[in-house]
Amino acid sequence: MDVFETLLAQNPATRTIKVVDMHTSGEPTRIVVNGYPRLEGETLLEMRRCAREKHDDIRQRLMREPRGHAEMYGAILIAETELTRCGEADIGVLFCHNEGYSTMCGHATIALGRFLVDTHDLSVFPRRDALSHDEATGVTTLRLHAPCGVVHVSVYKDRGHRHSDATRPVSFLGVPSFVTARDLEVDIPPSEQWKRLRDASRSRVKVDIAYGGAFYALVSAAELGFPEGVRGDARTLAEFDEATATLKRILYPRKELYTHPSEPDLEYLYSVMVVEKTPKGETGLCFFADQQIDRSPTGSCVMARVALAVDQGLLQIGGEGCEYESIVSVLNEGNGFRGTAVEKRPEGVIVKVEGKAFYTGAASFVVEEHDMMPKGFVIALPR
Ligand SMILES: O=C(O)[C@H]1NCC[C@@H]1O
Repeated sequence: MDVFETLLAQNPATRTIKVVDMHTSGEPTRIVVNGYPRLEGETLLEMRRCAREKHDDIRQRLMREPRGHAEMYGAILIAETELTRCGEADIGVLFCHNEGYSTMCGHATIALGRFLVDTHDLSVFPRRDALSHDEATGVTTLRLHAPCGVVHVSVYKDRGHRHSDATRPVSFLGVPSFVTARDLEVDIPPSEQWKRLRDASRSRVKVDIAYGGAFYALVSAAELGFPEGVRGDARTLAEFDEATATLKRILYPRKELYTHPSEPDLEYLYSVMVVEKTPKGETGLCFFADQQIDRSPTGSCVMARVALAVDQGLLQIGGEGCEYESIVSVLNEGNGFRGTAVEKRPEGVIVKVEGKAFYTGAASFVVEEHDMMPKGFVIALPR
């Protein structure tokens, strides 16, 4: 028994939830490996609904203070889904954040790639030993069933090594990505004019809407009134927060912009992302869910942005692709994502996203019997 287990034995607490923490370009992924209840439902999307309706207290506990923080991100592993049962996927996952459960997450997929190849605990990943490993290339591949569909992840492992290689990027091939609106003129009604908009006479903003496992509204920094581009200082972030929250409020009800060919649960606006071209590629600032800021270059939005660039004739299928940075990844060389258009299908573009993830720790979380804050809390700054 370690010191924590000894303490727990003396103090009655809820069931322990065990997690492994990682980061991808600075964005956290808290991987729930043990203690999460069994979810009802035949399909992963039904299980996602069950998580939201019956177990949201656990998401809140793990994402919010004092066990998490306002910008925490989570991945709940689901050993059995309808696609693992029929042999189309190796494991399922639900993603969660400050407000609920997303449908795709690139940075967490990159982290999970390493974790799932490294874990040899069959109670966490029952199909681990069935993963295919190519000795010649050193690549292990796994099929991750995310709410948006199956994502194919490739992880390097040196010959003879048991663990993944942290120095080489993990990559994944996403679900078909597509554009639903280009150069859409959005009117900003006077009641919604954001207070700190630099150009107060501006009442119309041009955006693109694209899907990369989740729907993104893409708007350039300049279009939003920031000619100096994406910056990460506190004042500029507060201004971008206000501008993107306003745009989301206006765009969210426009359901016709978020049509998915087969799945109504995927039809909503997840994020407004501010983008900017740079000499080396693109940078961006992603506000997702309840205005959470992604520290990573946002893998699912890289899928959406590559699909958009193909549509615009700026990237070619089979071409070199583009480097994507965030305000955090740009601080360290080689910390961003690369996005490449691999194939064009009738349903959309298959995009390959590459990035690196690292372990940061592991924890066991409990709620003591008399703890008055089992769901944690958030401190919201006035907007
Ligand atoms: O990389 C991504 O796709 C995610 N990161 C946080 C927000 C997105 O879901």
